[in-house]
Amino acid sequence: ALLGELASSGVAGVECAVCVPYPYLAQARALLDGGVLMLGAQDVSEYAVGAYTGEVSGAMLAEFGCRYAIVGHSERRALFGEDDAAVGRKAAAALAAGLTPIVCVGETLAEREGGVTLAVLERQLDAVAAVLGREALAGVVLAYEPVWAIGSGRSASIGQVGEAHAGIRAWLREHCARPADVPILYGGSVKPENAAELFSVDEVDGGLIGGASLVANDFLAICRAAADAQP
Ligand SMILES: O=C[C@H](O)COP(=O)(O)O
Repeated sequence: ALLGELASSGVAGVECAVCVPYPYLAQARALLDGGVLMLGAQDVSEYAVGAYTGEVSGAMLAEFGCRYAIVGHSERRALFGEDDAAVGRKAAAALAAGLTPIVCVGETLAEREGGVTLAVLERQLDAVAAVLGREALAGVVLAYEPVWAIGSGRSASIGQVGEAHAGIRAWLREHCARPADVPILYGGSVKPENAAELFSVDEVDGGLIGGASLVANDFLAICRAAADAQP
C-alpha cells in the first residue's frame, strides 16, 4: 500500500524508510527493491564479526539491503540492558558497516518530572560522542523519543519537543563536526492528527513512527505532513 501510493503521489523532499524485524528483511527488500522506500533494521549487534550466537551484524544488515539501523530504542535500553556505552558501540558498528544509525535518546517520566531531561539527553549523547568522535557523529540520525510518550497515545507538547530538540542541536554544535548535517527526528505517539504541528517545531526534521506506521494510510498521511513541513 505504501509503495503504490508513494510512487504515484510522491513525498517530495522527504526520505521515507521502514525498519522491519530481522526475519522480514529479505521479504521487505524484495518488495522495496528499486522503489522510493528505504529499508532499515530495528537493532544491530555491536560486534562486527565473531562468535556471538544470536547477534545480527551490521554487515549482515547491509547484505540484506538495509540503509538504516535503529540503535538505543528505549525498549532496548529498558528491557534488554543496553546502557549508554553499548548504544555508542552499536552506532559505531552500524557506521562501520555503511549503515546510518538512528540513535534514540529520551527521558523517562520520572526524569522529566525530576527536571533532568536535558541532562539525561546529554548523558546519552555524550556516550555516543565518546565512541564516534566529532567527524563520525555527523553521519548519524538522532531521534528524540521521550519514553513516556512512546506507544502511550500521549505525545510530548510542542513546547517540550521544541526545548528538547533545541537542546540536542546545541549539544551537536559543541560535539559534532557538522552539526547541521544531523537530522533530529521526534518519536512518541506521532499520528496523522498531530504530525503537522510536531513537524512545524524548530529543529524537528522528521519522525520515528511506531504504532501509526502499521496503518498504511496513517503512515502516508504522516509522510505527507513531513513533506508539507519542508522549508
Ligand atoms: O519505535 C517507534 C517509537 O518508539 C514511537 O512509537 P509510537 O509511535 O507507537 O509511540
